[in-house]
Amino acid sequence: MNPAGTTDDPGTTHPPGPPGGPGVTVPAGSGTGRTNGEREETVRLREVRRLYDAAAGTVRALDGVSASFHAGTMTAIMGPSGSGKSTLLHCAAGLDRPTGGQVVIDGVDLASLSEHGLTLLRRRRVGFVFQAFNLVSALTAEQNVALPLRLARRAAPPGLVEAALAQVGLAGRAAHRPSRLSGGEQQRVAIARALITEPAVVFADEPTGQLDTSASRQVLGMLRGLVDDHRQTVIMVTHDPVTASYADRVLFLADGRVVDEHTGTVTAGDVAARMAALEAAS
Ligand SMILES: Nc1ncnc2c1ncn2[C@@H]1O[C@H](COP(=O)(O)OP(=O)(O)OP(=O)(O)O)[C@@H](O)[C@H]1O
Repeated sequence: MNPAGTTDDPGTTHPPGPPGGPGVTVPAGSGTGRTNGEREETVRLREVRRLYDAAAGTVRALDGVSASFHAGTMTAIMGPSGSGKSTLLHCAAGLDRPTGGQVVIDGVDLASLSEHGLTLLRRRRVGFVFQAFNLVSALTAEQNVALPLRLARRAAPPGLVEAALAQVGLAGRAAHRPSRLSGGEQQRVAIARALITEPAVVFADEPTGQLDTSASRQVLGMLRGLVDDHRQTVIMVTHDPVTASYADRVLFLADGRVVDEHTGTVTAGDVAARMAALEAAS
């Protein structure tokens, strides 16, 4: 067992994506867009705390979390219910402001940003993939993928949206609305949408929570491809040990703290055993 948050070696071993599954080629110049070595830090948390005032007293949702996330790595965040996973994701992604400590994304200390600045940073440097896909039902797949560019008031270079859809294996579905796509296809549209702004980091919240085994493998294989082939940084919250086994590193939370970390060869069995122990103790 490693001390909380002190080891950030991502390791390199993980299950392969699905054989022959569609890979994702990030548009040219995407990913972190930087080339200064193997250990480039995309997200850093230092002693992050998030307290909530509740009727029964103060809740320490995050109680001093420190961790680094590097380009070309996928990290899974696991822990019992109420351990702080969602709070960690929200604080790390700039969706929520911590009570104390520091969050740095792509070299920018989030505490230095106004609300507007934070919104702009999220739009430009952060991608999101949610359990519920969060596609706009009235928009086609193509329009959903283009949405972040529209929000950022950026014109889509000709062919970019089409290429992004092709890269997630959905070239023929550009004109379909979400209701005409399977869950796996909707999640692949969401991945294309997350990547269209060439973010520094992609946060995924239970990305396979609504998918069957086959669609889950395909989506995880794509996220893995982003990390391995394009040095993307992926940070995902999951309850599922098999999903976590696609990561290079698993951080285990309990009571708002990182209490363990698995790196290198991460097997679903190891993750499940660690989770069972944490749940028994919680
Ligand atoms: N807005 C809030 N007000 C008060 N307490 C909160 C609030 N949001 C979260 N909490 C508390 O903070 C702690 C961490 O919550 P969080 O949702 O981050 O846990 P989690 O690990 O994501 O849980 P789950 O796996 O059940 O989704 C819990 O005790 C929760 O009740």
